[in-house]
Amino acid sequence: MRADPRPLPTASFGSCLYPPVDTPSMHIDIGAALASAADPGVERATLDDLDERVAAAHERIEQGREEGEFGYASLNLPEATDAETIRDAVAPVADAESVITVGIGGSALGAKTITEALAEDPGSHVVLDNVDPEHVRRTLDGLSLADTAINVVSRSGTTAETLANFLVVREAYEDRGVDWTERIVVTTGESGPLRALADQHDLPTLPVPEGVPGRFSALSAVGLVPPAILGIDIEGLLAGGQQAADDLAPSLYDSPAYAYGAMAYALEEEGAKVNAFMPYAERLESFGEWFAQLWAESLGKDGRGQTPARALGATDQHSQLQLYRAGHRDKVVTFVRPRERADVAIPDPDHDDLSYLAGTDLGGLIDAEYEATVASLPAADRPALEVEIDRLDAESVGELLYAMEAACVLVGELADVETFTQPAVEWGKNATRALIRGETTDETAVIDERERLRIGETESL
Ligand SMILES: O=P(O)(O)OC[C@H]1O[C@](O)(CO)[C@@H](O)[C@@H]1O
Repeated sequence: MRADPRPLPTASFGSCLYPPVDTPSMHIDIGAALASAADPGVERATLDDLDERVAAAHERIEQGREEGEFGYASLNLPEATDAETIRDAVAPVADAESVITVGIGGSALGAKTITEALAEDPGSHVVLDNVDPEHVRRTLDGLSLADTAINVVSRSGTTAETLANFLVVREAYEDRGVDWTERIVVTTGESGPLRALADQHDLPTLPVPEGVPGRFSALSAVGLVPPAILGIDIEGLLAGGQQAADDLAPSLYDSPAYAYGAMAYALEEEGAKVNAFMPYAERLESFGEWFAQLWAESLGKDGRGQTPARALGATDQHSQLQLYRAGHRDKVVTFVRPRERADVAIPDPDHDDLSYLAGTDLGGLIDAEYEATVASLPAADRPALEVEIDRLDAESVGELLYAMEAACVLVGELADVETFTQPAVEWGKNATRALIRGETTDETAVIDERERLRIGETESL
């Protein structure tokens, strides 16, 4: 493994330009988002004032955790999740070479993030979290179903996409003569059609965690069944999450999660309405997708909330970076990277123009690109936040997931929004069901009006 490309900053927060907020394995650098470095930026005095509100928010969060309140209970998962119960439930399918997850949103993205980051073969976990017929058909055609475990997840047990995909997957197993009841684990709530189906066929089931919205449930059975089947260290994931939980403190200067959350909130207050999430690791691309749901569905309330833009380093240096450096002053870029990289040497080039690559390796190149791109934001007077973990291992991924969840909960407290509900998604669900059933509802009336306007039957508005 390569040595750490940059020695850890040792100065205390008060004395260095780039104030680090560190734990043994997670490092948040907020210096490039201070007003002295960027616009929008956060004045140090603003941050100090905000720290008093962080202390109050932390007290509220801790109270909610202690009382197991809906939503706040999410931050108890590292202790509440029993890894052995999950391992027992997956034992009948532990020999599977692949896992197909049928779920959507928080019922799929946690597991997808963890297996992409940590599975020996990330391709061993396929996720059906959309009802695109071509994609579903191609995915099933590409699998040896006899060697594939089915992981069906739905907190409500009623989500149309998940139930529809499950019925298609079940038929595919039947058509190929594979007993699907022997290859399945179901994670769902106490009621609903999925629970009824599991009971009818006496399927191995796991409960969804009480009081935890789907997007906060990665460190529970919802996110840990495919990792357990694929031999990933789920105990390490939970230990990492617990490390981040232990690092929550009444000051943003002492807690990486709260440092990130407080800065994201303060930057939104200063006009950064977009949070471009740019991990510098292919195995963290899905982490960006997971973060997007967490941030958007939790904080997009009451006319506010940062838009999570999904990016990937170094690739998006050749696309979106133009906008981040020279577009509207309405963004903060969140950089994420593992400090340790695999060793892949770059062979000596045989062209003088490429001599700069001689003697380096791909890890050195992506780290140089990371350092250059991070610095390029304040160089263009734009804010950047850095989240670094030591390496891509179970503990660090668990810590990263938990820290972003805690940061999100903190932002919700500071913004005074309903962090743990998502009422705005219901209109589309109701409209879809009514369209499929051929019913006339308020939603379908809107759809019909759009159709009439589209074909010119009525005066345009
Ligand atoms: O786990 P369920 O109930 O199928 O819901 C899946 C996803 O749909 C949502 O409820 C939004 O419709 C998300 O919050 C959730 O993660």
